[in-house]
Amino acid sequence: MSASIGILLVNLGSPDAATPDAVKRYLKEFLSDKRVVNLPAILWQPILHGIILRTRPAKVALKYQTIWRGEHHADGAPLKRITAEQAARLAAEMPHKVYWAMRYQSPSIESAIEQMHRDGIRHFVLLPMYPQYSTTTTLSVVDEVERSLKAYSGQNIKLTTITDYYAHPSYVKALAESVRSHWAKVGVPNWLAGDKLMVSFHGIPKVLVDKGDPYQRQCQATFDALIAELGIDQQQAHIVYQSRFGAQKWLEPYASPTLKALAQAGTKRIDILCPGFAADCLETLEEVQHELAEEFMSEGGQTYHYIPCLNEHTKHLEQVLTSVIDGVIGT
Ligand SMILES: C=CC1=C(C)c2cc3[nH]c(cc4nc(cc5[nH]c(cc1n2)c(C)c5CCC(=O)O)C(CCC(=O)O)=C4C)c(C)c3C=C
Ligand SMILES: [Fe+2]
Ligand SMILES: [Fe+2]
Repeated sequence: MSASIGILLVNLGSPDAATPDAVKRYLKEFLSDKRVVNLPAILWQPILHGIILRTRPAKVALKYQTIWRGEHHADGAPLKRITAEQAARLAAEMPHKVYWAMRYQSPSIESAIEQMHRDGIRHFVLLPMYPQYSTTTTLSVVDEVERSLKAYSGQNIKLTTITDYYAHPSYVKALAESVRSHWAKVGVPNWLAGDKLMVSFHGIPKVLVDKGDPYQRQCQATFDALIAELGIDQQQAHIVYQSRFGAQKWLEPYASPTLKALAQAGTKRIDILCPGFAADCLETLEEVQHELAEEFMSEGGQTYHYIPCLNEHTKHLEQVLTSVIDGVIGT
């Protein structure tokens, strides 16, 4: 039976190149997803096509260029490269075939599912690479997988979805260890002097939480579990939400003003990690590692350490993802 099980890892997706045209295609697909922007089309389409897709692609392409490997290379995006590596390394750890896809652009979920079906997979185990569930990310992936699986209806296909793993002990332990090994290299923060550990998550519009999205509660639970595991207290660490987009109110506290206020109040050193991302990407490598660092320094901060995501690290594959998957297929 186990021969017919296949694991599908899905992350968000990146443009196919770090060029304005490719970024435009990416943003068009991403921001037309009703799970991501849920405004009436008559309101949103003119804003998207008339403003955002005219101005944003050029700016965002420049940002992608700072993190891209090889100028026009399709595998230049860190998010895709790391996801491919995660799938390869997970396959070496499990008795099941492992596949990967991106929710937006390529490689598509539809093409991965076609391949899986050709390979004889009849039990699809879906792992959206989002530790915390959100309708904007996880549910959008589930929608797309279900849409693609319709082509095989009547064939006795089974789908098992891992909706979240925000408090899985192996995940919390791996995060804590990534922080501890970082401290072992650069030194423990001087808590008495006001140094802080910042835990930054991608934001979502607040209205979604008001409508029942469990994302904020799950981010808070990850944060609480992490600081408990590290044995530090609420004074030493802060949760923030980054990457606000558009005019709505998003989850607070916002990362940028919080970091600036800390610097102004005398905090000299910040160590920051992004546990909501299973792989480093534009939002972590460009926004958190660089933009936020500059903002903190410009207000008087002196030391800023970015702690990478769990990425393709051995622990992430051998301990976290394997045990999260085993938890649902019961091996
Ligand atoms: C309304 C807009 C957005 C919501 C809601 C949103 C939620 C959300 N996103 C991630 C993870 C990632 N987002 C990334 C990039 C990105 N996100 C948005 C907008 C929303 N995200 C945009 C417009 C972009 C593109 C860049 C830009 O134009 O600023 C990425 C990076 C992709 C990469 O190629 O590296 C990730 C990853 C989560 C986890 C989330 C909600 C929980
Ligand atoms: Fe995003
Ligand atoms: Fe961003």
